[in-house]
Amino acid sequence: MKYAIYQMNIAVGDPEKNRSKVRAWLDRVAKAEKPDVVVLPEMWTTAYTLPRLEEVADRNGEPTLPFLQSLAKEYGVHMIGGSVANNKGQGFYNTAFVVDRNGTLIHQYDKIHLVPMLDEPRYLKGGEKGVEVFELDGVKMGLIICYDLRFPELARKLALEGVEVLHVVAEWPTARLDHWKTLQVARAIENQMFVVSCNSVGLQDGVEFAGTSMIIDPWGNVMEAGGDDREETLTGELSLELVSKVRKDVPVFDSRMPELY
Ligand SMILES: O=C(O)CCC(=O)C(=O)O
Repeated sequence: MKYAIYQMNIAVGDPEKNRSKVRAWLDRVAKAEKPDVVVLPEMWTTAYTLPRLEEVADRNGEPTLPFLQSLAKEYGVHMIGGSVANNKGQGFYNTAFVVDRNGTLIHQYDKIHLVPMLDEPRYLKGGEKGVEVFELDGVKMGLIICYDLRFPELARKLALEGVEVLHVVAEWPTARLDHWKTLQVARAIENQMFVVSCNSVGLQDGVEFAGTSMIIDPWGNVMEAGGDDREETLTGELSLELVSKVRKDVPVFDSRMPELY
């Protein structure tokens, strides 16, 4: 399963420009790399423009979801479509969409954990539904958003439900780059799953975003890592049989004693 990840420098508060950027990127990458799955970062249509949500957010996934659906069909790729600010009537959510190569919406998720350091709880509502498994080409997968990475319970729940690939879409700041790197590797090792992340880069209102998107295998080896200061595309191929091999070699899931903790 071949991945292409867009470590994007997001144009602040300009959804039209960002949709054009994504279309141009995909046009290039789909032809050059022929990926099965492409991944976009968190809040990629707007970046962190929380005080302007009324003006820049999607409304019930419009217009970004149909945009992703038409791109997926046109280029024949599955899209882990990052997340967008999404006005659902009763409030603004940070919503991720996953669309398969037929253009079908197969999964959506509202970020559960809102970031106090970025004042998110003032502007956004946290998702009320838990994380759920979805499948692409028969592979069980999960998705979490940025700050969710700090809560290992989400990845563990998904692993116990059979997930082999965990996606993390993010706008994680450089100030906590070490946490970003270490926590991703930890989630891969402790759950013996692939972790595929997509972070943004660039500077917004004095906050620098950390890039360092990664593909990590179930042993914890970093197969691919982006730089921390530039827009780039990461590509990599997941050998999914590695998941069962690692789970057999170090049988963590058989050794668990959940009745004791
Ligand atoms: O947890 C962190 O340090 C960063 C989280 C974050 O930036 C986010 O969730 O958007």
